[in-house]
Amino acid sequence: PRHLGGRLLARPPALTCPALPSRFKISKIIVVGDLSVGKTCLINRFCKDTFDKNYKATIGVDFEMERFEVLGVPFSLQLWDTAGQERFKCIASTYYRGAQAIVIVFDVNNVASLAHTRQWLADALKENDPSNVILFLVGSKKDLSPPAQYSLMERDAIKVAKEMQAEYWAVSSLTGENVREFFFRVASLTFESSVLAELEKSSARKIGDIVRIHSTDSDLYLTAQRRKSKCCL
Ligand SMILES: Nc1nc2c(ncn2[C@@H]2O[C@H](COP(=O)(O)OP(=O)(O)OP(=O)(O)O)[C@@H](O)[C@H]2O)c(=O)[nH]1
Ligand SMILES: [Mg+2]
Repeated sequence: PRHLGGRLLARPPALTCPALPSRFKISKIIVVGDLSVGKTCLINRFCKDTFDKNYKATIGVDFEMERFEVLGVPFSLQLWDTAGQERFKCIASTYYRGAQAIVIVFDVNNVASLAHTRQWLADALKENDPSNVILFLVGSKKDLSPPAQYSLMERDAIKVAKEMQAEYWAVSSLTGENVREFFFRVASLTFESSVLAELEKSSARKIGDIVRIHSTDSDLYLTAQRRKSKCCL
């Protein structure tokens, strides 16, 4: 996927492109969590396929745009990489509003960073509608965690994720483990919720956008059979 990014100093870019008629083309994703847990590295691994072992604190907020195609429909994720450092939190939190998904990152080798995820979530939810936002809890730096130690941490992380009603993912930006899979999951869930929101709006205007196509189970079976025989030729 291609990306487009930069540091945001002033106004965030417009969330919808006027050339694109549909409203579900771009989803805003915010990435929050303690300083140095690996938020920037996670985004850079996915968007640029790079990894920097030196820590460079994010100042305020950065963003990247990733383009996808979901079921043939162009769809973009606008990834907002926020600063974990306390002194930048105030600037970063002004960008929380209007998120379709909140990604809360902690370091699987740092118990305190997991404990702090509840506060990060609470702060992000202040600016968003809790019933309309998809949550992900991401354990980072899995490569640094010996398996026995990791499984202890995973138990706690799954518990926290359940309480938050978030999906739990463990990743490593150093090795790339699970990074693509994670963002593809974010893209599919946010795409799905955008389509549902769009359908709800349109059915509020008029019932009839959803047309039932008559097909019986046996028709479906026949279609599958036909496809199968074609590919075997
Ligand atoms: N071994 C290992 N190190 C990682 C991984 N991800 C990040 N790091 C290291 O952790 C440090 C912090 O990473 P960043 O991505 O800058 O952390 P951040 O969450 O963006 O920090 P702030 O911008 O201050 O909020 C860097 O030195 C990275 O190289 C990982 O998956 N494995
Ligand atoms: Mg950062």
